[in-house]
Amino acid sequence: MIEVRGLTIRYGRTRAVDDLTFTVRPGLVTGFLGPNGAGKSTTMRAVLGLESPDAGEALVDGRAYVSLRRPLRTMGALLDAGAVHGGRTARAHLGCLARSNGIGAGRVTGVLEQAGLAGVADRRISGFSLGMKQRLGIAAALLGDPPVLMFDEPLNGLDPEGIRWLRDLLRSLAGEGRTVLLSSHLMNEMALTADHVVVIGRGRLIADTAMNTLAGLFRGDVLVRTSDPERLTAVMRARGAEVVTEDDGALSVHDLDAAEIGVLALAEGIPLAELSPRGASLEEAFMRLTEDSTEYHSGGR
Ligand SMILES: Nc1ncnc2c1ncn2[C@@H]1O[C@H](COP(=O)(O)OP(=O)(O)OP(=O)(O)O)[C@@H](O)[C@H]1O
Repeated sequence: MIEVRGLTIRYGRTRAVDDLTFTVRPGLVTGFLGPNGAGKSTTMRAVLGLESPDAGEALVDGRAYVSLRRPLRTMGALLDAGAVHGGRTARAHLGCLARSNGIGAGRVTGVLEQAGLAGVADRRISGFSLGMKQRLGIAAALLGDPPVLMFDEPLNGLDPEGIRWLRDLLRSLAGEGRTVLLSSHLMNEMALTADHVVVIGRGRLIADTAMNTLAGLFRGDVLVRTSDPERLTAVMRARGAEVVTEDDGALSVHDLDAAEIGVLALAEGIPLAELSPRGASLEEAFMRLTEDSTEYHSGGR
């Protein structure tokens, strides 16, 4: 379990993390989401004891990470896949980590295989692609067979096969009862991988909820096609609907449901060619949840 309690971290006048509290539970994959600069990496560094909080604490299985005697056996983490010694081979790198944590050499071969790196185990890391470095970082995190795993943007640089491999791995690790936390910008992938989501913006908690309920927090729209879009738009707006005309001429309608639109169109004698309720995607839910807390807007605001 990872517990973040009242965590506050300031850089000068910036509150990178602001009184943040959440718990990452075992047996689930928890997605950590937030716009650029929201404070995800800073929070994860604090969990690893790489930041000194101005207030609050971050605990791994009830203890500060730095106080763990064999940390790799309690939590495996990948923060920055590029931060490895390029001159070593993958096997030597993992061997070094294993020795310093009292882990047997046999485990090195095991995690190399698990990460799909057995064929390149004796090559220097400097020649690795970003995706291979991500796999190596994940192999290192798995080395101590830890009950808690935490990955910052582990999907970066992975090809579709790699993304699928990681999704299956994370789900099976959670299925074994481990605690799994990962951040990612890839919303569709997160929707497929995570059971639970913690969303932050400007260092503050915005949502801590089951993945299934996140998209459900927001009503989707209704897609309407008609031969008389101008009149139908006017009628729906008069009833308080928000109507946007899409590129192909279809109408995207909020604040009226499909049945209400059908009744209105019938009463006005306006023919309908399509009337389809659409659920909000995770991406839409995320954008709406975080629209007030994005630090970097496109358009340079
Ligand atoms: N070493 C630092 N010195 C000063 N400010 C920092 C430092 N590290 C982070 N920040 C600031 O703290 C805030 C949170 O940054 P952080 O990297 O934790 O966000 P993030 O959610 O991981 O973002 P991204 O998705 O872009 O990686 C940002 O405003 C960032 O500019």
